[in-house]
Amino acid sequence: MNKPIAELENISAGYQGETVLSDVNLKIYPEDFIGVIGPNGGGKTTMVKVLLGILRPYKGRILFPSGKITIGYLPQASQIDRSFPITVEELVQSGIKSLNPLWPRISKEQKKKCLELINQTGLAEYAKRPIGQLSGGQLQRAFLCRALINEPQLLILDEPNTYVDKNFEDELYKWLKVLNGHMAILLVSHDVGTISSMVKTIACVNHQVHYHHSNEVDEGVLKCYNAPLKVVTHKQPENLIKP
Ligand SMILES: Nc1ncnc2c1ncn2[C@@H]1O[C@H](COP(=O)(O)OP(=O)(O)OP(=O)(O)O)[C@@H](O)[C@H]1O
Repeated sequence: MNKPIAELENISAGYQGETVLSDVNLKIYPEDFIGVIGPNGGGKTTMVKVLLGILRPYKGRILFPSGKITIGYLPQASQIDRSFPITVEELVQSGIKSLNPLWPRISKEQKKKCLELINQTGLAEYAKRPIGQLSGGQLQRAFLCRALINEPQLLILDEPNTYVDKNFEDELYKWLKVLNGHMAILLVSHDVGTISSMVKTIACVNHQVHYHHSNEVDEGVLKCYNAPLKVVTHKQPENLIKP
């Protein structure tokens, strides 16, 4: 097996001294497609923030055993400031990691790549519009382009389907499958049914992390979720676990 590209080791984290995550361990491998589920307030976004280095844990280590990696991040819609005066094209370009923030010179190639992504997500006609004029789903698409601009080794998507319509959602999931051919994906979602048919493995975050190496919503996941949840199975009916 390959080495993990990112690892959370005995992480405890939270805010203002309150603990949200307690003793969390998670290894992410290059070919992983992990669905992260869990009840509201369970700590999914907090775990993502720790992985991204935005939130410093109280305890534990974040490791990158294969060396430094590029992470692409699509934040949860509620965390996006729509009033920021920036166009769609500028938003996507702002994700280019080699840019010098004091003197951001964007090459022709980089501009082309940004526009390709914008076209691919159906936003061509909105490229020059301020992000404040986009619908919720269009804004999520724009942030998806930004997350992908550096061809990351790890793509983290926090609830990417909050606003997008069914057509784009289907397209997005197909696209993610292709992307997973060359990047690891961590997908946070409440849509347990869809997620379990999409991802390779499921991690349930409820202050602790229950991680098992399959995409079945089994008894362990149900216990971790601690809320009514329909069992999703891809096995033969005789293996189905009753809720
Ligand atoms: N900046 C913050 N300051 C203080 N508390 C916070 C902050 N951000 C999150 N929390 C608290 O941490 C807990 C976990 O929040 P988090 O956003 O990680 O949960 P989640 O599992 O992503 O939830 P949801 O499913 O609702 O998106 C919640 O109780 C929340 O109120």
